[in-house]
Amino acid sequence: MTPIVLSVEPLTTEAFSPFGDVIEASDAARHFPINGGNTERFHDLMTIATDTDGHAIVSIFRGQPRALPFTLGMLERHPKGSQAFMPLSGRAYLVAVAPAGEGVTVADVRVFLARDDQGVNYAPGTWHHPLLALHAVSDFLVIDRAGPGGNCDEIILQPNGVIPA
Ligand SMILES: NC(=O)N[C@@H](O)C(=O)O
Ligand code: NI
Repeated sequence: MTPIVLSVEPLTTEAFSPFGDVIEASDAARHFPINGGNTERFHDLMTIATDTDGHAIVSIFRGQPRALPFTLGMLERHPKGSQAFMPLSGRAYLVAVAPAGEGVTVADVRVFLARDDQGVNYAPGTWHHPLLALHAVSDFLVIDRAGPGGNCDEIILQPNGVIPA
């Protein structure tokens, strides 16, 4: 089957809202001075969700860069918890997502280009492709769920999607 060429959109809070949160120190976020004015707090930027048996953990993912054009052949989801990625290496990266639910196809996929100062937090069940680092090996702070039971469903995309160079 002929792969579908996917368009890449800039990441914004509004555009990403069906899939989760965008983590960025923007004027749109609630922010206020603390520490006697030395520091600005950008407050409560995302919702960390886990099921009652699980708990939130913090990890660092060191991603190898993906070559473009990139074939998007699968998606995954984490039904028991959210998953957040915050870039640590000062590089942009790609985020490929589709709405939670069943019967997802490549037609439901949206691809975003995230700036090096933007993180994303996938809501539980949001379909997404595993980390899509660009240009060089890149580190990301990751906040997600650990606990009993499986928490990663995968689907194959037929036809595939292609993220162009
Ligand atoms: N497997 C794993 O922890 N990583 C994926 O969930 C991912 O979204 O990169
Ligand atoms: Ni994931």
